[in-house]
Amino acid sequence: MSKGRTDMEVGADGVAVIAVVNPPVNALSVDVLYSLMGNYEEAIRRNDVRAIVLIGKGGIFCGGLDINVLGAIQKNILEKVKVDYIDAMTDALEVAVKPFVAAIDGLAFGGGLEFSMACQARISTPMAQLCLPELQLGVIPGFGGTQRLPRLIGLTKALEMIMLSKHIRAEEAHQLGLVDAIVSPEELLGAARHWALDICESRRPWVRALSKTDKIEPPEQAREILKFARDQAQKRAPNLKHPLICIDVIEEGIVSGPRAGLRKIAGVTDLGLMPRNLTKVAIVGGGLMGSGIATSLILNHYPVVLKEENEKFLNAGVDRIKANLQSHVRKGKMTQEKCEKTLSLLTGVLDYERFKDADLVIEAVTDNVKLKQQIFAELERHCPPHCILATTTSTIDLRLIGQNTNCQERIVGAHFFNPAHTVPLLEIVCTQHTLPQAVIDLLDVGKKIKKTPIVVRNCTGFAVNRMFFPYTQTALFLLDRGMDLYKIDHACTGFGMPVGPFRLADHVGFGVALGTGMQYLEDFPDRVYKSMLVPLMIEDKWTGKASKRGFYMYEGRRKAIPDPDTMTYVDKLRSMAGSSTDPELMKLEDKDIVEMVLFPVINEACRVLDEGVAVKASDLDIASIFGMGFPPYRGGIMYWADSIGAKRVHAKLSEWEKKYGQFFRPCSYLSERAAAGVPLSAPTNQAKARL
Ligand SMILES: C[C@H](O)CC(=O)SCCNC(=O)CCNC(=O)[C@H](O)C(C)(C)COP(=O)(O)OP(=O)(O)OC[C@H]1O[C@@H](n2cnc3c(N)ncnc32)[C@H](O)[C@@H]1OP(=O)(O)O
Repeated sequence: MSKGRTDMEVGADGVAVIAVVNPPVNALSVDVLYSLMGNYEEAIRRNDVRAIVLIGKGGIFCGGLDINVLGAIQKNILEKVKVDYIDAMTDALEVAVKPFVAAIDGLAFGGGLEFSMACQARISTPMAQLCLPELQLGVIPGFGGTQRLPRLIGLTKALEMIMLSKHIRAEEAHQLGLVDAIVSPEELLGAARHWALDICESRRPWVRALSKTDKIEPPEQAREILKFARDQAQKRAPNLKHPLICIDVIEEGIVSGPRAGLRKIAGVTDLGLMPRNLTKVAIVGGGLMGSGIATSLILNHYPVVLKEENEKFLNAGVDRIKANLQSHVRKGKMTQEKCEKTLSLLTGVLDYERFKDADLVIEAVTDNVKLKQQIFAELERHCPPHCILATTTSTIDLRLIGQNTNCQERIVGAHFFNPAHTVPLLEIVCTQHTLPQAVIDLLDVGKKIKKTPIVVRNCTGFAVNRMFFPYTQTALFLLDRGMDLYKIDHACTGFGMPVGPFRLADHVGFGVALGTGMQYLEDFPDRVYKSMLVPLMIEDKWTGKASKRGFYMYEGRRKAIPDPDTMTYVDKLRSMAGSSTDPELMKLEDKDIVEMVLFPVINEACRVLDEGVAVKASDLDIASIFGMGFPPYRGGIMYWADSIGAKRVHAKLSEWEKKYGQFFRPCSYLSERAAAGVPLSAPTNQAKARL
């Protein structure tokens, strides 16, 4: 695995030639890939480089990913950071600010051909052979070939090449549009240099394969072609799953766009695993979360066993589910008959007897480590060995929850968002022990209950709550310094958030807010703003919406009215802390308040990416929109951050850090990108930061 390199030479014409040197077939080893990215970054940075040509040394372009690397990825022994890094590379080539042209002699196989497709053009010699042989190896093309090939040559031909691992010669590739020009081996490098410079000077088009749509057949025809390909694949090899997965991925790209098609999770969805058919789900805990999840499941035809501690809690849980369904009936989304039929899928129990044939258990009790540990030990005893044990915790380390079990590999986080039957996000959390199969299965259940799942790594608060934790924190800071709390909420809703930070705290409940606050204080003491306001209110049994008293008074199910009595607590707190009104902050306009509340969220989102808790910035965009109601038209938190620019976000946070302390300190990821002028969501440096 540790061999090979790339060499770079910059010519007087401003073209950098990057050559893969890894005889005999110039396979992409980890060393080659890292060396390539090193050269890439240098070429992008250097002012004397205008364009780049990618070539293979010794008359062979590239024989694909080194088979040993592929094996290491499949066995899960290649470090995740490396897998993510490799994963981001073809994207980096395609979106680069300088054009890349591939000069293909000999072979362009597998990952080699995929790298060339991420270039803006491909020039080849007559004898060149191009092929995506991955299916023969039991995997699917992993560097974007499933998306770029159909966009370059159309679905019919792409499926033929991919499904049959068909080699094509330069001439056919040229006719199809996969190769832009054919020249003799002697002319190859010169022609590729010219082509690259022509792109720079707009004499030739700057083609980004992922943005092309002209070659893809119209939807009806595409559907037929995909159906035919599926039938053929099943006829050819009825027991092979990965060709069908490959067609699914191609289809997803056609239906939902290439990015969706590429949304695979390294080490999880790229292993050729198929979801098992989980048919019976059991839930422990029928509180708000448990009953919401149960509602979602039965609405999507899953039989559910709901366990509670005693009759009273069980009845309350079942009543909540009934009320959720009744609201569907009231809104005309469901008939009474259908409602009763749906409800018949639910069985309430008080012991674990019915858990003995469960395929998936979702624990949804309050966030108490000891309680959860005890429940998981009981689950291990009562559930079958294949059963996935999921927890809905929003903060606790999963390894701690499974500490008293011998089945950490089956334990996974299924973080739903309240109300679980309506919020579309599902955050799936895995530890280093969690088996990819458990994640695949949960992804499948998530899809079937119409959630949008993101897969993240285990840490306090995971990705979503952790990135949004500063939202309320900054609001409390502003409140302490004299700002009107309703003004803060109003500014945020004016920006497009469904609720402001104080209304959100009421909704979440002060008990939960305090519990998570303590956890954050323990794990991230440098950036928790310590406010005593919520503890003071809890002392008087004000716990937010559930108690009808919080930052707002509540009338009926929805109506929230500003509560003048809240100011008693605010005044008490201000006098206790000796804080006084800050005249400068009082002058802030709504847009300034929004920045002050949301820039720390961006800062934390950057940390989440930097630590590899979330793999892609786009996952955080999805999470912010679907989980927190971030205004979709602004594109999600990271997209919005980039539209403002890392420089400005950084400058503001630095200014506030100087004035108000380390709570606002910009993290290194943000600082580095602001200094380098790199977008926060760009994948290359993100991967670099995690090397
Ligand atoms: C992310 C991506 O989507 C995933 C991928 O890219 S998967 C990899 C796709 N690539 C392949 O499957 C190519 C496999 N290789 C071949 O088909 C053929 O070797 C070839 C057509 C490239 C060359 O064939 P040929 O000239 O007959 O030489 P051949 O004897 O097979 O190979 C020469 C040497 O290169 C090695 N080699 C070939 N391809 C390799 C690869 N991808 N990785 C590592 N080593 C490779 C062979 O093991 C052999 O080594 P040896 O001399 O020590 O025995």
